[in-house]
Amino acid sequence: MTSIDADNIECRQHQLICIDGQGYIDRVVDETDAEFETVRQEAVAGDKLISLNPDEYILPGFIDLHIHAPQWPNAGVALDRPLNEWLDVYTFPMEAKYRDVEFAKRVYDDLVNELIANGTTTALYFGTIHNEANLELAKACVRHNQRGFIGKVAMDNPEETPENYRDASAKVAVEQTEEFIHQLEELNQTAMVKQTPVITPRFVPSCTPELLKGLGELAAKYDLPIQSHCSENDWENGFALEHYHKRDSEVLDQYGLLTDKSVMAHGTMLNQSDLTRFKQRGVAVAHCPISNVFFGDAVLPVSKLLQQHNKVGMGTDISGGYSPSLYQNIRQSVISSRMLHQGVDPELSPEERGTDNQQITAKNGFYLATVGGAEGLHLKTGQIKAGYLADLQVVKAPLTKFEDESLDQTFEKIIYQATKHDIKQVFVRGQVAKG
Ligand SMILES: Nc1nc2[nH]cnc2c(=O)[nH]1
Repeated sequence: MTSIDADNIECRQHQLICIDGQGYIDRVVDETDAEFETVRQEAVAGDKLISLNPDEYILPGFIDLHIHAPQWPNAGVALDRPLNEWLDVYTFPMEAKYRDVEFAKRVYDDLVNELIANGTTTALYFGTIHNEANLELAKACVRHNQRGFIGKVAMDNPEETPENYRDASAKVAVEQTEEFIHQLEELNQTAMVKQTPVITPRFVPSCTPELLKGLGELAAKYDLPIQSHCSENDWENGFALEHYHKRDSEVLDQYGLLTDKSVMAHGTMLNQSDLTRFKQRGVAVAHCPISNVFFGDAVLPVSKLLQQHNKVGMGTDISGGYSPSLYQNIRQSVISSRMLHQGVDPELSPEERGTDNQQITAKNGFYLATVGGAEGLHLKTGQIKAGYLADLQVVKAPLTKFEDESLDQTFEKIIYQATKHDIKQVFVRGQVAKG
């Protein structure tokens, strides 16, 4: 089962997915192809055939386009305050604990294992300000065969960050970001699945202009991906307007932080001029629908972004979002979009209540979690197609089937009902990561 575009999927039965020595899909042979039987026999003879049970299906592995690894111990708690208070009261104190490398090792091993169990083969991570802990995250990804994109978080603004969890200065933050780039280069020399460093200004409020400038220059020097949060809610959107007299996206752009390798989380408050700027620069939005219910103050109009060809993928935003599962986030993206479409205030008439044409489908959500994420990270993955990385999940159709179903129906049931227990095997670059 694979997306062919934002609205359509292709579901086929009885195919052979042939994987080459480099972990790419070499070809997909259909049962109707003349060579099917020969290719199958060759695989059997070479002891290379992995066959599925009749109720199992292969989907591309998911790409989590926005996740805060250090917040994993807080997943499912502390969702009772607005973003700025939540950061101060729960999140910064938790992240400060990663000065303890042993704590980092324990949490990161557990998190990466859990993401793989949920079918996530690539993740774009925020780490913390501590490089030793960030390196442990990278090592956990290598151990579990997950493709990590990992950022040393940079945050130096004394007005918006606590004394015990802040970079000593803009200069130190930039130097340590550069140091982390080299640490990953070294790790990659022996890693099966490569880990990529990401330039990570936390967001405009927690960075001084000097830091934003330094990070923009570093991203250009090494041609690296960039991640941050942009226009996540009214408070964040208002911060740039008040302090810079500019929109959040303009501030990031001014410092060279909006490029075609940038991924900006949330964006619920982006206006049309921001979206046009994102499109011109090739910036991807990481849609985090569960988190947005708690902290976003609005619903990202995914349907509009897809229609106007803004790049958009899906993130869990642990722990702003409580679930490590992208299945859960796809479901929430559909639910939120329907509420945006219908509106929620019963005092208003149906005509006034909603926003027209905003509902998305399970197929749209699946596209975000696969193709959208791959585009955001410039990866050849997210589809079951020759030339694409063999990042795959084998999923057992959940729950009992009472009558014949079309493959489209089975797809929908998987998207709406699968849990990690239904994900039987996970492969990253053709190598087993689960099962
Ligand atoms: N959701 C979310 N938004 C942020 N903005 C700045 N930091 C964070 C964070 O950790 N989570």
